[in-house]
Amino acid sequence: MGSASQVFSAKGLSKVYGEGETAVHALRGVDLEVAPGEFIVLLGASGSGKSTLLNILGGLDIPSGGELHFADHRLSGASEAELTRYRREHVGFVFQFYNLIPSLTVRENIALVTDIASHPMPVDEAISMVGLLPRADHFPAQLSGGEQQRVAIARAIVKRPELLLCDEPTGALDYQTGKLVLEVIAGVNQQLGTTAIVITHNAAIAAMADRVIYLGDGLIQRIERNARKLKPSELSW
Ligand SMILES: Nc1ncnc2c1ncn2[C@@H]1O[C@H](COP(=O)(O)OP(=O)(O)OP(=O)(O)O)[C@@H](O)[C@H]1O
Repeated sequence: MGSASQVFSAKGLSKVYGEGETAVHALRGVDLEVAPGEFIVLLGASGSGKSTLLNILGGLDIPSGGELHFADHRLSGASEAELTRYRREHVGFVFQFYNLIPSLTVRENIALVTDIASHPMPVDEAISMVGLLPRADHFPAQLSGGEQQRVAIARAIVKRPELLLCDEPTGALDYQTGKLVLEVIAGVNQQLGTTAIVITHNAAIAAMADRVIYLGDGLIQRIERNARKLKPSELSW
């Protein structure tokens, strides 16, 4: 049984890609509890297992071993159909690249999600949260990279997910634009209470988090709690 007071409860999570001599042990026994509304930053060297962990938490991949619960749902051992439903109802994803549909406007890109969500917010409310209402009728190609990423965030949150999982959300953006995108993510976390887990290579971003998890070699090496969270505008790198 998972503890329903936690968003996630992971015990001994492992992930092996491939088999035999070429097997890659991407996760080697991760124990983790995540509380509702937490803002977590995931740091670690390339290949340390960050994306693997995030993908398993988000139901995009399945662990090879260990136990994982989301609230009181068991995700380890869930079927493909159950994972699809879990992702659809509970998880918003943001990746380094925005994956917007080029032939659809901002509003139409986001409306696609509300068609299949059970309790979405109004499309324009999501667009407004990311500060892009004046651009709602524009196409992705008419927007900057940072604006496209904000559309991707609006698309992720319009279904009111409990979780916002971000893999290198500022990886393709310059300094100022990256900060704006981080501000939007922090705003979602605060205003909607969405639990946020953000992978980054930028250690300065760690100061925004409630907790910082350092992954190394497929294991949690240490976890730090920030006494005071900084606003993205207070960060510098
Ligand atoms: N589909 C896959 N098949 C085989 N090996 C994989 C697969 N996905 C990841 N790996 C391996 O698992 C290990 C962990 O990868 P992962 O992408 O989780 O690391 P990461 O910390 O996110 O790295 P990066 O910062 O470079 O994105 C790496 O050695 C990687 O090569």
